[in-house]
Amino acid sequence: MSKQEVIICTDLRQDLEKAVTSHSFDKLFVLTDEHTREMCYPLIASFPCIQGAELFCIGVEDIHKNLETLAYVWTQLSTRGATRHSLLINLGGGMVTDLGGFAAATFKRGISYINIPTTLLSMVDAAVGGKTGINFNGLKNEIGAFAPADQVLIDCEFLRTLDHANILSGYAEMLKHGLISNTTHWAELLNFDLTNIDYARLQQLVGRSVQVKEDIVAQDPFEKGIRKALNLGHTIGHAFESFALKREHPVLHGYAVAWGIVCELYLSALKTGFPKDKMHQTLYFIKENYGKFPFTCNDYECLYEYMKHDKKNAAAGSINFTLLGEIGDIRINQTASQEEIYELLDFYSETMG
Ligand SMILES: NC(=O)c1ccc[n+]([C@@H]2O[C@H](COP(=O)([O-])OP(=O)(O)OC[C@H]3O[C@@H](n4cnc5c(N)ncnc54)[C@H](O)[C@@H]3O)[C@@H](O)[C@H]2O)c1
Ligand SMILES: O=C(O)C(=O)C[C@@H](O)[C@H](O)[C@H](O)COP(=O)(O)O
Ligand SMILES: [Zn+2]
Repeated sequence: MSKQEVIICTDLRQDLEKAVTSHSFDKLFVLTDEHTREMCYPLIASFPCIQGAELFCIGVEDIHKNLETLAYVWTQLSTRGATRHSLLINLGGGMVTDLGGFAAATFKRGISYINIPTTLLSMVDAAVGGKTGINFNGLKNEIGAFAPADQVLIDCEFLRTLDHANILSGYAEMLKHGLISNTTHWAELLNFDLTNIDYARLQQLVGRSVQVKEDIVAQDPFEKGIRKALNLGHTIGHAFESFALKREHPVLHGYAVAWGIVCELYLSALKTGFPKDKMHQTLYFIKENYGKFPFTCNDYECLYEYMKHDKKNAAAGSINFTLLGEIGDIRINQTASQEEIYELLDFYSETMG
């Protein structure tokens, strides 16, 4: 996989100018969603390096991370004269960077692109590491490709217009990075004041968090082994997310991951000796900030069916988890029986209720 440059911006105008001019391209395109066109594009609109760029816009949030929107992006590129030598800038959250990245990866078999993530989640996670794609057939990220942006420009100034729920959503992926890295980072995340955000301090935490992801992706870009660590909380989290989407009450990705982390830490305590005190500390933080995902025991079977579609699964019928023996002690390729999975759903309902 080609190398990706992650830039923590000190001067967005200069950093973007440098990134854009490092490409030789015939046409420049900027993809936004309806919110980022209004709230984020004005921050870059006057930059000389993007004058003359073709701007196009898609609907917001995961409900639009689908084939129809992807076809719209392909159509726009095609009818507005993009060639294999055109350059795309994705300006938005994970929905825009996932879908725009996949559009770039597939248009004329691949054009170059730059990500400018504008949500906390996309800064620390989605825009980095080359996973692109769309939801399909009711399943999360069912279709996609590994295709990294050439550059990712991170500037926390964009976060000033982001709502609190989306700050929390991104923070869940940061918490995941804390759990898979070290106790110091995990503890500083649990102690950060999310009700009165200090953006300068947040920028430092973002820098450390994205480094955790970069280090893992560098070792295993195609998720054959250790990259599965980045999927902690996602076997159950994606099942919650797909289930909520089907019920037409979508939940933010990071919330689903936070609730998935609760379940998978319980499984870690049960199967790989994760310390119960650290499980309870994390669980308390999640319960306080994210509340609870509503389901009953009548939904267990449906949730279990969703887990069967997880991309980490090695064989039909066996469900793959990333668990922890301790903070930073990653145990990939763990499995659990249907009984154990139902037990952890019981635990979730009892403790989070
Ligand atoms: N590729 C990966 O490695 C990876 C990692 C994590 C998550 N994801 C995917 O990312 C998606 C979620 O991304 P997300 O959480 O960024 O959600 P999102 O892109 O849907 O953005 C959330 C909302 O915030 C708005 N928004 C974006 N930037 C804003 C800003 N600066 N100010 C105000 N509003 C703004 C958006 O328009 C949207 O309404 C999911 O589809 C998830 O599966 C991918
Ligand atoms: O980058 C990765 O690898 C991740 O697993 C990061 C996750 O936070 C992200 O949600 C990813 O899109 C999940 O991928 P999937 O392969 O489980 O669909
Ligand atoms: Zn995720």
